[in-house]
Amino acid sequence: MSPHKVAIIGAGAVGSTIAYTLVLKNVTTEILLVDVDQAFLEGQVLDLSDTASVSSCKIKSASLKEAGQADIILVTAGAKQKEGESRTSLVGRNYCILQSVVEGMKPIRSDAIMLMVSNPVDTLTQIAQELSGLPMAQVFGSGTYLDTTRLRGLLSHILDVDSRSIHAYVLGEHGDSQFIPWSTASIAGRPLIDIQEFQKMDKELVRIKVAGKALKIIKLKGATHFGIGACASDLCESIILNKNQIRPLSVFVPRLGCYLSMPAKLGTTGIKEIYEIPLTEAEEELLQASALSIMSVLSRV
Ligand SMILES: NC(=O)C1=CN([C@@H]2O[C@H](COP(=O)(O)OP(=O)(O)OC[C@H]3O[C@@H](n4cnc5c(N)ncnc54)[C@H](O)[C@@H]3O)[C@@H](O)[C@H]2O)C=CC1
Ligand SMILES: CC(=O)C(=O)O
Repeated sequence: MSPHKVAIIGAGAVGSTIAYTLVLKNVTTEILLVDVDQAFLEGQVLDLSDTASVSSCKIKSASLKEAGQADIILVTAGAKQKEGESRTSLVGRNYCILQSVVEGMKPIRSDAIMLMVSNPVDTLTQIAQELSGLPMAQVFGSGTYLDTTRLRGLLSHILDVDSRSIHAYVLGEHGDSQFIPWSTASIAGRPLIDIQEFQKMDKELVRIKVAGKALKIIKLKGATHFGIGACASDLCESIILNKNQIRPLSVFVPRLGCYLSMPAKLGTTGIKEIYEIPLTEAEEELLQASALSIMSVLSRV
């Protein structure tokens, strides 16, 4: 394998789970972990280094400057939601953290790929792109990839089909204004709207369960981290192995003027193409409303 460095800023629940998943995948040669809490960081690095028996990936603590020279930079640093709190309420605190992280990494390698995870992810991705000066194709957020995984998992249970064989997306904001374009969902080329079990399904209940899953987990255990660990490490693998996978990611959509989730092709150079799904008029309205909601958060910072 050619040498590949992945830097993870923020070694908390999300950052360490992404690191652990990447170590087990064995797709990168080195992981650099960065955190403001040096003792905690040392503990996380020591603990993660005990995975050496199953992986040749080396794990080290690093400075922001070193992280700025990695092939892929993931940002997971920042405050997380408390029970009942929305992602957008984190924007002020996480904007300040992001600003210090990006400044600390400068000069950032001009071909680095920056993957944003901290919330509110759409707003912070736009800010990260502006602050870093990296091209838009190289800065994107995990967006509604996790929500889409949640949707497919729920549909798999209801329709009794493996979730990876269900083509359905959650689009828009990774937040309250996200929506499901049901008209585009399919299994083996058959639109879901033509399938009897789907017609009987309570679609509003599915939407509420998908959009509310993060807060349900936070209420029960304080944080979500396994799902995003799987999603973010899959995205790193797609970049490192130039897999050209299509994933719903927070990307800049010029006609909407902001970052939000759309299916996008991901490879070594970052976002290679955005695939705008053909939407019904009602779905297009939901997309526009989601863009407005993201832009109103952006205008608060
Ligand atoms: N996009 C998504 O799908 C998801 C996003 N998240 C978001 O990820 C973020 C992190 O969540 P957790 O890991 O659970 O929180 P956490 O509290 O466990 O970890 C955050 C870490 O960031 C570190 N940190 C704070 N300021 C820093 C700075 N200036 N430089 C470097 N490190 C710094 C803290 O010391 C801490 O270790 C939150 O914003 C959360 O909402 C969480 C799950 C899914
Ligand atoms: C916390 C968060 O954004 C999620 O689990 O979806």
